[in-house]
Formats: sequence, structure tokens, C-alpha cells
Amino acid sequence: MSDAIALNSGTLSDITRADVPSYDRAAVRTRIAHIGVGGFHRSHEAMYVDRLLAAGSDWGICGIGIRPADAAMRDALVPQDGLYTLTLKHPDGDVQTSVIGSIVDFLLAPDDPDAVLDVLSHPDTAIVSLTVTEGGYNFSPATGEFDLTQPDVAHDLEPDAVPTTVFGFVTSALRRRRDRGIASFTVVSCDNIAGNGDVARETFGAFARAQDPELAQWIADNTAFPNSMVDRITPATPLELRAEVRERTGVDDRWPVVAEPFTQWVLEDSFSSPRPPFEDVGVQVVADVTPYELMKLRLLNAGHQSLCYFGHLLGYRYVHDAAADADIAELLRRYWDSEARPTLMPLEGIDLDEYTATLLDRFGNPAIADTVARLCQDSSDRIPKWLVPVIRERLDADGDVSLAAAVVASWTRYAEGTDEAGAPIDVVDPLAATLTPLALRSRSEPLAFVRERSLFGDLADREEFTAPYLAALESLRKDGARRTLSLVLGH
Ligand SMILES: NC(=O)c1ccc[n+]([C@@H]2O[C@H](COP(=O)([O-])OP(=O)(O)OC[C@H]3O[C@@H](n4cnc5c(N)ncnc54)[C@H](O)[C@@H]3O)[C@@H](O)[C@H]2O)c1
Ligand SMILES: O=P(O)(O)OC[C@@H](O)[C@@H](O)[C@H](O)[C@H](O)CO
Repeated sequence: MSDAIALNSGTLSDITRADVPSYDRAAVRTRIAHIGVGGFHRSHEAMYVDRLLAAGSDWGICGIGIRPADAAMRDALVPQDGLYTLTLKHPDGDVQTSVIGSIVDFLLAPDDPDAVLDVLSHPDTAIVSLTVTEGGYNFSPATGEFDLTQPDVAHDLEPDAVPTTVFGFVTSALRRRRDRGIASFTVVSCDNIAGNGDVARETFGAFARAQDPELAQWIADNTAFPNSMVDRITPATPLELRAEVRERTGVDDRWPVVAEPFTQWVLEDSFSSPRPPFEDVGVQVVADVTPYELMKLRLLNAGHQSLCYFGHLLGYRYVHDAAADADIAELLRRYWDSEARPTLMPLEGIDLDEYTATLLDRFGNPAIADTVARLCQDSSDRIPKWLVPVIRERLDADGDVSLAAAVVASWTRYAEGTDEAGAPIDVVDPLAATLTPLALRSRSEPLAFVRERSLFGDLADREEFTAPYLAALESLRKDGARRTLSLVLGH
């Protein structure tokens, strides 16, 4: 479309059909470096920082891509001076698009590792935040420990290696800061992992200890890793969004972001460096994030997993269609009420009946067109972190786990790699090459899949889990997902 406005700092004043930054971007300093600029960072933290800038702060973000594949984000953001559009879609069809201005620079580490180290070790950089996915923390499936043998990590541990991993970059930058007498930054993990800050402390600590025990001690003494709970459903950008935004606002954005209107960020108030007044722009800054995190991971994220495999097997490709299925909605409600909620601590000011009702509405939002495939991918990083802890705690308390066990059975059936009509399923998972053979083997050795201890620990030895798991799995194979849901729900 020839009259579309190409998005960059020179064209902001031409934009009339979307909100644009009202602050002077030239006066913004890089005070936050964010590693892993994907859809979620751009719908969430960068949006809160944009609000801060609008309120008069000068805290800007330098986005950093660690992987070669992040070249696509570089090619989108750099020609646009870091600007991009965020479109929020309400279930009633209302749509708002804003140009977000808080990312003021973007660096691709493989292009210029020195520039990345310069930003990370600059005295102005006070926060290094991360969205590197649940799998990005590099735990060995075999030992549960940080995996020092992972080839990129092993490379980064070599003396004088030019870093290639998030661990190599952050640790080298902290060494420079120590050597130059510059205070440490704070590392803020925004990934969906319980105790994400504690996990980050452990992983960066393990890397640093293997490299330089004195530096590891300096990091332990000087670097804070606050926990955080983050929430905003942000699907991968659908192909048609660029044309849709251009049509509606006149702005041509190379890589727009779409998300739901709901957003939440609960952040532990534990910083080893200055921080901006996040609480002024809607972030809940609290002393203990744990109960909020568990609530979100065990209800929303484990709820997503409860929906996605049954949803796929029933033929749904969009989350809102699966959430509108009466059996799936009942599975979710009953999993939440009878299995997940008993494992949660009470949270002052939060009504869990209302929270779960809102979740079903959020899952049902047709406008954001979140896909079942997005929820199914990387399941081996998700089920062990979100659902297995619920099962374990329930078993320890002699509680029933039939619904959670049926969800694990639905994952097993999905991981076989063919659907009920025999069509192939594209199992996107770092462990796909292991999972599919195990799932298929469980046709003759029923517990083969859940005997994978790196994913399930000792669950295969616990009859209160294996009995409902095996019943659901047999039914999924014999009678299909619909009749299994009826069986599990007692219809
Ligand atoms: N999308 C959501 O709804 C949502 C909501 C809450 C939290 N999150 C968290 O954010 C993470 C990213 O989600 P997204 O939707 O932005 O995904 P995305 O695919 O758009 O972006 C992922 C980013 O992480 C980087 N990355 C992946 N593995 C890495 C590694 N090993 N080392 C360094 N960088 C790595 C990628 O290069 C990319 O920049 C999720 O895994 C989750 O933990 C997502
Ligand atoms: O992005 P992931 O890998 O953490 O998990 C998939 C979804 O459950 C997740 O992205 C949710 O949409 C999100 O956590 C909502 O805040």
C-alpha cells in the first residue's frame, strides 16, 4: 500500500490513527537491557516502560537478541528505530493500537558481541531482564542441575571465549563491572517459571562458579535476582496482522504485536541497583511473589496445557474454540477447583472463583486468535514446571489427581505424533525425538512415557497417579478424546 506510513522516529508526527509516544525519545537513556525480545517482552515489560516514559522517567530499553534467529527481530526493529505497534483486542471486538517507544536500541549478539558487553557493563544499565523461555535456563533433564556440558555453555566456559549464551554474556559483563568498580545490575527474569528469580540466581551462579569461583562469590554478594509473576496472553504474531494494522491505522509495522487487554506484573521488591517507580504504572511491587506465581502457573499455564492436547485431538486449532467446548470448559473448571486450588496459598484481595471465571473468559477471547499449537509446543519444558508439582503436592496430601493424570495422558497421546484420523501431528519440542518413541512404546509398555524421570520424577511408581493415567490413556486410544472426556468427567 503506497500511502502507508513507514514506522520510524521521523514519521511519528504523521500518525493520527494510533496512539504514539508523547515523550522525547532522544532524551531516553538505556537503563534496562532486555535479552529475548519476542512477542511477550514487547506486549508486557516494554509496554510498562513506555508508560513510565510517558510519566516522565528516562528509563529506556536496549533489546538484545542472543540467537542468530533473532536477526529477524533486528531487521524489523532497527529500521524502525526500535518502534513497533502493540494492538490490544477485546473480546467484544474493540481494538486499540499504540506505538511503543521504550525500546531505544537493539543489538544482535552474533553480529557484535562487544557492543552487547559494552551495554551490559555500562554504568547506566541497572536492570538486565530476561524472557528466554522456560527451556532457556539450561537444566539437564538427566540431573535437574544446570547443564555445564551443553555445547554452547561448554564453549562459553573456555578461557577468553567470546560469549554465545545468555550465561556467558551476563557473567562476562558482571566481571567487567566488578573489575571496573561499577555496581552490579539486577537480573529480572520474566519467564513463566515458579521462583524464576531464584532459578536465574541458581543458573547464573552455577555458570559463574564453573568459570571463576571468586566472581561467583562477588555475584552472590552483589546481584539481586527478584522473582516475578508475569501475565498477558500474547500469541505469536499472525501473518495477517501487519496488513490489518496498516489498514486500520495507516502505519506499516514490519513486526506488530497483538495481545489481550489483561496484563499483570507482580515483582519482588529486591533490587541490587536503582529501579524506576514501577508501582506508578500498574506493576504490583511486593515482598513475596510466590503465592501469585503459583496461582498463575497452576491455574492459567497448567490450564492452557489441560486445554491444548484434548483440544488438538478434538480438532480445534484456536484456543477460543477449544475453550468454548463444554467438556473442555468443564475439565478446566474441575481441574482448577478440585485439584489445583487446594495446592495454593490464600492470597489477600484475590477471589479465586473470580480469577478462574476470568481465565475462561480470557481463553475464550476470539479476537486474539491464540493457537492451540503455541500451547502444545515445548511441552517438556512446561508440564514438569506447571502440572507435575500440582500432582506431586496432591499425592503427598492424599488428594485425587484424576483430572491432572488425564491431562498427562492427553499429552502422551498427542506426543505419539498422529491424531485420531491418522493425520500427522507436528510435535514441536526440544525432546520430540525422545518423546514420540516413548509415547509409542507406551502402547506395549503402558508406563513407558511417565517413567521418563527427568519429566515426571517418581510418578510412575505412584499408583494413585498411574491408575487414572492408564485408564485415560487406554480410553484415548480406544475411544478417542471425546469419550475420554466423558469418562474422566463422569458423564
Ligand atoms: N507469550 C505469552 O503469552 C507469555 C506470557 C507470559 C510469559 N511469557 C514468557 O515469555 C517467554 C517468551 O515468550 P514469547 O511469546 O515472547 O516467545 P517468542 O518466541 O516471541 O520469543 C522468545 C525469545 O526468547 C529467545 N530465546 C529462546 N531461547 C533462548 C535461549 N536459550 N537463550 C537466549 N534467548 C532465547 C528467542 O530468541 C526470542 O527472542 C515464554 O517462554 C514465557 O516464559 C510468555
Ligand atoms: O509462553 P509459555 O511457554 O510460557 O507458555 C504458553 C502459555 O501458557 C503462556 O504463554 C501464556 O499465554 C502466558 O503465560 C499468559 O500470561
